[in-house]
Amino acid sequence: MTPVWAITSSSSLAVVAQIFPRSSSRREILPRQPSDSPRYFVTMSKDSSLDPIFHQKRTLRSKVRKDLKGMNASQRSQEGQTLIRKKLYVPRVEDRNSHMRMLHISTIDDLIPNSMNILEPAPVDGDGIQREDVVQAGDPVDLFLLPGLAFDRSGRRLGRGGGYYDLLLKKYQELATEQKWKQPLLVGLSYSVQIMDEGVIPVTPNDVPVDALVSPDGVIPISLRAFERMTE
Ligand SMILES: Nc1nc2c(c(=O)[nH]1)N(C=O)[C@@H](CNc1ccc(C(=O)N[C@@H](CCC(=O)O)C(=O)O)cc1)CN2
Ligand SMILES: Nc1ncnc2c1ncn2[C@@H]1O[C@H](COP(=O)(O)OP(=O)(O)OP(=O)(O)O)[C@@H](O)[C@H]1O
Repeated sequence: MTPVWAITSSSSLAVVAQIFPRSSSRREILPRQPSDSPRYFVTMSKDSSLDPIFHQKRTLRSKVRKDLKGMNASQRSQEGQTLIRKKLYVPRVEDRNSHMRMLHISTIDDLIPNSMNILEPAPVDGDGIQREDVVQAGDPVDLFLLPGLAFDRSGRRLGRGGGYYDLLLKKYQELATEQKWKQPLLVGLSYSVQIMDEGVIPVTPNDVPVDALVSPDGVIPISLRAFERMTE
């Protein structure tokens, strides 16, 4: 399970969706969904004067469903972005040499399971167009949400040992410096048992520290930038 997001600026809302492999892990992690609960039906005395309204509703549903089906992928992408005013990039592992890209997606349906059943963006979209790589984006990324096996309150991060995130973040930070952009905020997502005491997580010069942690107990700002961003 590797939920990760990068969101570019041009955004006013931080809407993110956690992306899980299509496996039972989704069930283990997510709270009970409404569909898990027994359904209760409320019976009402039927007021036939409302029938025309229900009929109108049904007609409208059919029309909207048809219109939605008629939208092509680029129209959905364009309008979707306007709606949430976000650009969302999701990682795609390219090889076994720590090479991972983050590609733009418009909807969760742009993700397909890889050989390990991890959801990733296909390199091309539904219209056969190459997805935008985050390093080619014209706008700076505001925020990276990062997975990790463990973190500490000084920002140390223990990944899964692939070096994928460290390499990607290093490249992105270099790009931001070159472009004179504000550096993205790096935020680790962590359950409480994943937060270690100081001195427990070993680090190398390649390890990129996080600016803040989001845990069930709340947000833990670590760097000065994180404090500044939280009070902006
Ligand atoms: N989007 C996405 N995320 C993904 C994957 C993927 O395919 N797609 N991965 C798909 O794999 C992983 C990529 N990361 C990896 C991390 C570690 C190793 C690895 O071989 N680790 C060694 C060393 C561990 C250690 O030193 O403790 C190992 O497990 O033997 C491989 C891939 C996790 N995240
Ligand atoms: N910037 C980098 N350039 C080249 N190799 C790197 C870089 N960062 C990490 N690596 C290599 O990747 C391997 C795994 O490193 P490390 O154990 O720090 O990964 P990790 O932080 O657990 O993984 P990840 O970054 O995917 O979460 C090591 O061999 C390390 O040298």
